Amino acid sequence: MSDESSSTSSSQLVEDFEGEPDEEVDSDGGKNQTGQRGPTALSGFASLRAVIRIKQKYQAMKLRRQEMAHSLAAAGSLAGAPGRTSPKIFTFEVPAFPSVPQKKKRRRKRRVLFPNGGPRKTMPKQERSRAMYCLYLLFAIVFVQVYNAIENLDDHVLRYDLEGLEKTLRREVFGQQGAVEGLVHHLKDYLSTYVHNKPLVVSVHGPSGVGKSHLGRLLAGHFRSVVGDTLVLQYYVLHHCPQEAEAMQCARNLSSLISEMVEKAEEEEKIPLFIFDEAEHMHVEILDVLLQLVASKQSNEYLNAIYLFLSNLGHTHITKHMLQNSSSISSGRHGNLVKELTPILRNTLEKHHPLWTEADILPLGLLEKGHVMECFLEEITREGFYPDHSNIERLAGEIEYYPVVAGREYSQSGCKQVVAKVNLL
Ligand SMILES: Nc1ncnc2c1ncn2[C@@H]1O[C@H](COP(=O)(O)OP(=O)(O)OP(=O)(O)O)[C@@H](O)[C@H]1O
Repeated sequence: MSDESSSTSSSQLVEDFEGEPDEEVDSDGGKNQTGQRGPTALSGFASLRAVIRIKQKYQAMKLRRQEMAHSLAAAGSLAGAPGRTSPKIFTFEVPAFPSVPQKKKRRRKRRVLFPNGGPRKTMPKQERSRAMYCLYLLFAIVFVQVYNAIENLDDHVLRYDLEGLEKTLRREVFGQQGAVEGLVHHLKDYLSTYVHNKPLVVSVHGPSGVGKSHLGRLLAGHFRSVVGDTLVLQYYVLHHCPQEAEAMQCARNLSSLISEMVEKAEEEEKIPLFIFDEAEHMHVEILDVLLQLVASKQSNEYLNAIYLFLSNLGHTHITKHMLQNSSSISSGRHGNLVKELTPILRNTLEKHHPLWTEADILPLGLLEKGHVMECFLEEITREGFYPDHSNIERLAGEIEYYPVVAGREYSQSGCKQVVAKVNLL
């Protein structure tokens, strides 16, 4: 409400009052009281009364206005719109909004009130459930078990010293890096767990003189040093069973020998290794027995074993493929060689005998002239000759090679003749 309006209303009241004193005096019964009392005293008393009456009237008006403002505000809030009085006739006055008193928010006291008479005024202790302790214990047990299992598996892999084996193979086998990596990968994969649902069966294929027997000998030597002589078998069919007529007996003997070895290995908690060289010469009876042993799921000891087959089966496919694709083949692309050759070789091998359905196939590629020179250097040094480079080159030149394709000269017999040539020196 403006001050102006309040002052107007009070001046109006004073005007109203100025007309009243005579009536008041009359009502008191004095006809001409001005004549009886002194004019000064009378006017002083009248003005006092007037002031009181003005004040009373003003208070009453003020009260009425406040009540009106409350009722308007209530009506506005009920209607969902702010209470607003708009003048019926247009004026330039800004409509006055009744001020609605706002409730003050009470702040919550942060202090905690404790009951009187307690021993100490402390926060009540939070009770921990026993289930939580059990859960923590369970976590600890699981952690220890997992840690132990990892340690044990590491021990298992360490026991077979696969890193040492990989180093030896990389150093001693020339030009077959991809195949070496593949073999070590299979071994690591197999030996990194105790529970097996089948034995590891790897079949290495390649043309003559590329290092199949060499690889087998290195692997046998490594396993002999790790699991002992009695748990490694190197089977050369042309030596152990030269007569086809004796194939049945050979197969029975081989079966009982393998059974004995796997049982012994099971007792010693070791994995035995069986290497079958010249597998292309193996009689069907022997292959049948081996298939039974490899596919056997009867008992655990037969599942914990490694079988390595070395043969030149499918060598024509490998040679053809390498000569045709020599431009795209590099030492780092053995993965491609395996991918491209595996389906072709598997097809040929499965026709030969179903034993190969159980095997992982690993092809060895042709050796280049540089690899043959490495073979000469190795052999000459072993025999105690001076490793003369020109001599080595001359000797490597005496070997037969396939026609050069994409700058590559592949040996027709690998390093097969190296030993014989060095022996002639
Ligand atoms: N990749 C190679 N790395 C090192 N030496 C090799 C390699 N290939 C062959 N040799 C050497 O050549 C000799 C003959 O090789 P190996 O007997 O391994 O050939 P192979 O592949 O088994 O051939 P085959 O099928 O005719 O028996 C070995 O004594 C070895 O010293």
